[in-house]
Amino acid sequence: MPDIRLPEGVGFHADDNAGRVARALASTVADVLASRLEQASRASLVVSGGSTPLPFFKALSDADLDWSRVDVVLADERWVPEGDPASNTTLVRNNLLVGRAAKARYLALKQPGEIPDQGLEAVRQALSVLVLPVDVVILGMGNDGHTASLFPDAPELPEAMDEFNTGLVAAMTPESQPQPRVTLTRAVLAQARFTALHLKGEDKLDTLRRACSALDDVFAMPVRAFLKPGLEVFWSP
Ligand SMILES: O=C1O[C@H](COP(=O)(O)O)[C@@H](O)[C@H](O)[C@H]1O
Repeated sequence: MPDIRLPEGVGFHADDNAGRVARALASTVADVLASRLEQASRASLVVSGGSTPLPFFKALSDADLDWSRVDVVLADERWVPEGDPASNTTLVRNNLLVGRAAKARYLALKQPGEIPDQGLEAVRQALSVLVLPVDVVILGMGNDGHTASLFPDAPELPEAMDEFNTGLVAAMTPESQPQPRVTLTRAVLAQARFTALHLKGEDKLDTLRRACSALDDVFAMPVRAFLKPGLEVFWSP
């Protein structure tokens, strides 16, 4: 077990094998969604993009669930057309919304418009069917401490991180990133019934240690806002 001191109430699941971690996370998520579907007409699943979730998507797509009652949304998206290598939507369509999970309803964060601000109203429209609080959120993390597209160097960060901001989505233009982005806001992500942080690599573990060392400064490392009781961290080297 790696040496890390997480805040009280945060779970830690570590395994040397990334595939096993992905399958454990997929099995946990499938159980949460199945139990939600026993109580509600629909369940919602927020996933992250990037490279880490690929094996998780593949494992979860095979879960025996009534996927026709599941809404899938990205935590964040790059403002690029579908088919672009940077498109998280393309990643999700090709790896999660396949097999059994092909029946899920996908609510796209990328809508027509040259820049996010031009498409934001259409994004809000697409998300209007989403029941809040969302059921499951799977977050990733960058080594700058960003999660979703809550980047430390985005001028829009204070608004997107405002716990009282009831907006679902925000346009983000981090200086460090080649494309503008849209992200679900902290308020929406933080209210999920179940939240996991999925990480791969020793570098990510070091970043997490740094995040745990000064939990209050959420603007320096936005992932800190989610390091609270109930969070489950899934990590492999
Ligand atoms: O830019 C992004 O990065 C993070 C982490 O990505 P990874 O490639 O290191 O797994 C991801 O969580 C976020 O959704 C994505 O847009």
